[in-house]
Amino acid sequence: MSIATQPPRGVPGQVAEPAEVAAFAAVTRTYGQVRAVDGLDLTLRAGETVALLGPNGAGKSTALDLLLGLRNPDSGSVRLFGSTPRQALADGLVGAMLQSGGLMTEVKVRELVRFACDVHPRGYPVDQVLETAGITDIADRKVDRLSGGQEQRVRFALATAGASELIVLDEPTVAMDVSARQAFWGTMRAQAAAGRTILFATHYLEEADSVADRVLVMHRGRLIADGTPADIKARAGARRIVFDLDPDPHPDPDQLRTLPGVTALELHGRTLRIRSTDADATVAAIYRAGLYPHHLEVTSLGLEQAFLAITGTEESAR
Ligand SMILES: Nc1ncnc2c1ncn2[C@@H]1O[C@H](COP(=O)(O)OP(=O)(O)OP(=O)(O)O)[C@@H](O)[C@H]1O
Repeated sequence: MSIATQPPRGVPGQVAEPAEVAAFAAVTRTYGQVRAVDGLDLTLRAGETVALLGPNGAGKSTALDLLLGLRNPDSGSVRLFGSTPRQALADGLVGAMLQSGGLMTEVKVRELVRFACDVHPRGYPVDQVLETAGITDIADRKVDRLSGGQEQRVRFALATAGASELIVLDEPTVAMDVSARQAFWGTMRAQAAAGRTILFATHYLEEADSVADRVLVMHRGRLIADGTPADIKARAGARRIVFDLDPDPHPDPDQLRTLPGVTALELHGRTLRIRSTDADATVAAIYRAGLYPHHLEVTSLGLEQAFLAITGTEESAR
């Protein structure tokens, strides 16, 4: 994330925030009885790389569609570069790679990408875009002859056909193999380093962890977590503590749940598993309580467990 280091003139000690790129204000969108997006407040700032996570049906694609002006909110407002989404798109400020919408099939890859470069107000040369997306070798193939992963790369080329300030990607690496995925994120990191703002929805939590500097978690249309990957892990109870108990005295699990930092606890036979937000304090309290843990292990939670804990899909201490 790029952060201005110079304080704005006249406000000593205060650091200027990067410019607002997008803002949702109390946005709701329903489909019949389903509240796909429910009261969303969110601001994206220049230079951020933001991952949008959530289980199936959480409202991620709908939120991206609203951001791009492909759907209108029932209530609330969406602002993009201080204007309407439509205007921002017309000005070439946004490039998008969406899941839905077929590609033109009867054309060759190069023709399709050239068209995108031509219509973009600040389009790049077609060969450069083909090269960056890693599709120079398939440029003369017809679009309907491509594999799923190749088709994704073509979509990516269309999203980066010009000098857009914001790049929006809905599950961009679906159908890509491991090496294509790595190449893709290498390219996106270069885009981020050039100062672009990137918003991507994904189900691959390792992508969010390694690529994003901000993670948003949606659940049932609501934003339920917003922070760095480390914040999200910490919020879910950052550490797992596992140890074996002496058979005697056998502690009361309800009493153990009151120890500092404990967010979840399971006792299986003599093995106690604890989820804790403050492992140091929890372990110290365990000793103070007169317990002598054997085979003590303290490990970090990954983003996956944090995500499952936050979305309430998993409540155990495992
Ligand atoms: N066109 C539509 N008509 C009716 N319901 C819809 C429509 N689009 C989405 N929904 C519903 O809105 C909710 C949110 O869907 P959305 O596609 O935004 O979620 P998502 O987080 O992108 O899911 P996924 O991870 O499965 O792609 C779901 O309950 C979905 O069934």
